[in-house]
Amino acid sequence: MIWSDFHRTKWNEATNYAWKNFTTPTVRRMFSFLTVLGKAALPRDKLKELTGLLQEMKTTYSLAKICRYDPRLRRLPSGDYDYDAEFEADDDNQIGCIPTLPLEPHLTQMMATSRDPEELRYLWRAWREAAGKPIRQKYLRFVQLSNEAARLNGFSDAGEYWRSDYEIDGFREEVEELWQKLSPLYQQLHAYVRAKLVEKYGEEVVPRRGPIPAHLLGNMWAQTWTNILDMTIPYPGRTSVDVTNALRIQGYSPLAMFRLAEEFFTSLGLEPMPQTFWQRSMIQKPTDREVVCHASAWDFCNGRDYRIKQCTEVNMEHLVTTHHEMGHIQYDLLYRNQPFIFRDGANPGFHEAVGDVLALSASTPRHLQSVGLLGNVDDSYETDINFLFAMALDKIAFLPFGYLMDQWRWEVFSGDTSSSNLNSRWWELRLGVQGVSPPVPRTEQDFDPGAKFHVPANVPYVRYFVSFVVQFQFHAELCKAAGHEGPLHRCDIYRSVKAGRLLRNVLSLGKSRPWTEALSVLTSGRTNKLDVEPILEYFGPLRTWLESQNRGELIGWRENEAIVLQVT
Ligand SMILES: O=C(CCC(O)(O)[C@H](Cc1ccccc1)NC(=O)c1ccccc1)N[C@@H](Cc1c[nH]c2ccccc12)C(=O)O
Ligand SMILES: [Zn+2]
Repeated sequence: MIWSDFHRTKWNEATNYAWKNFTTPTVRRMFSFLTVLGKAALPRDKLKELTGLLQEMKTTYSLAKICRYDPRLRRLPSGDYDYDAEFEADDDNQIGCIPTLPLEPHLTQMMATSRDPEELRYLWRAWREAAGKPIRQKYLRFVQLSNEAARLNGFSDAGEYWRSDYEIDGFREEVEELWQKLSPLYQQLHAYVRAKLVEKYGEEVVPRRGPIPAHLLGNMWAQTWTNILDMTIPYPGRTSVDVTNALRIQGYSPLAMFRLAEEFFTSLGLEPMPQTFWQRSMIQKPTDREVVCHASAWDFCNGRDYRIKQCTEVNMEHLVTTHHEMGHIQYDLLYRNQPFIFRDGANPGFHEAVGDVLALSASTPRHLQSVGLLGNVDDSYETDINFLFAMALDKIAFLPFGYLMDQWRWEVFSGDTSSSNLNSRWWELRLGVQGVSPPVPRTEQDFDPGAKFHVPANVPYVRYFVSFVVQFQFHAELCKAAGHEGPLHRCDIYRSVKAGRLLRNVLSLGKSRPWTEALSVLTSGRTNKLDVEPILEYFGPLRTWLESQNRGELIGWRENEAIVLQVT
């Protein structure tokens, strides 16, 4: 009995009842979820086509590899690097190469550490040729079938189906409003980082008053900028919270990183990882087979079997990711006694926030010092600013990307964006919202969104934007419960059983109550809405510092200075 038959049977039973008139709220809530069949509403042949396309796109992404950058072999007479030689390898592959470099760990590492704009430009383009371009047509067909399934479930398109997970009318407007309140702080960070990159690479590479070329920000998608902390840190030579070296010098293994994260959860009185977790998780990239390396956490729905799949590298970024993934498992464990239909996050953003909330405490200089990963930490203003800046390269830099990914996809699902402007609309958003530009000209033959995991894998993305806002609401309330006094960014809830109890009370609800009620529980009735005040409070000192540093700089970017699109 394949899943969709099971689902269909349950669905048929559920729709036979006049459940909307039921008086018990919880039973009505159960039926409201049970009667949404999802993709299983498609006729069998179309369901088969849809799952086939999804598998093919995920395989393309996971197996994509590129050649090593080799400046010698492909110089044009002008001295420029001849990218096309790469992709015009003649039949006996003389000037071409054998693509051997996968995204993880190789390209991720190179994008993080290379300071050669030509190499970065090559890596940026070659990845999109290998991962994004090949799935453009498949994605368009996939969108058609996804919309058909959504309509069979009573939604206007797949985007409305996705947004229904947040259970409030006007969710789209809510997200837009949150972004409007956050973008001034982002623009301050963008202006400061751009000025530093101009210093490093010169104005020919980085326009002083324009968008930042996307290949220079330390990440394949320019979504987090922590890997260029070395070039941008406000007070070099003072305490820096990048403990990657300490992790390596102290011989940390991936397993030790997982144990360290688990101990933070248990210090709050929360659940340890079950035995099977340690036996069955895949925490390192295997050497004998190809796997999907993008991190994920799995609940096998039997109250016992929970696993993480992650190609862990020993560095600070992966220490944060480990907390993130373990946060998913912790949530799974806390709602395991709920009826099956309620075993889910109150909304998808809550699920993404759990691990990050603990990582906000675990990343503080004082906490890193207490676990021996940081030497003497002074309480100086400079150390504070260095720490807040490092956190902003992760949390503030991410906001526009977390916002624009599904703005683009919602427009594709609704038909506002079609095959004629698929890529150009992506770059309009990347330029207008994020202030980044492509390092090489883009055309409608390219499909750059397809080079980001969540598009071929069809994983919604606004959940991360919601998480990055709500995790600071959680942090503020848990710090209050822990009796913290002083600036929010210095709070460390480690070992606070009171904070743990509050978090347990909120997360154990699962999806049994609307997330607005879960927020009321978290804030003792103070609010039931997403609120940017806590994240703005947390970064308050940094904002003041940035505004003073940016005096005289253009805040924002002039759209006409970008090589936006040579659409052929
Ligand atoms: O994709 C992830 C982490 C992977 C995940 O844990 O969110 C994973 C994605 C996934 C979903 C479905 C199938 C395969 C992978 N989500 C989960 O594993 C998951 C588990 C339980 C419930 C919901 C999601 N992070 C995003 C956003 C992000 C960037 N930097 C970060 C730092 C901290 C937290 C998030 C991010 C990214 O990498 O672009
Ligand atoms: Zn996640």
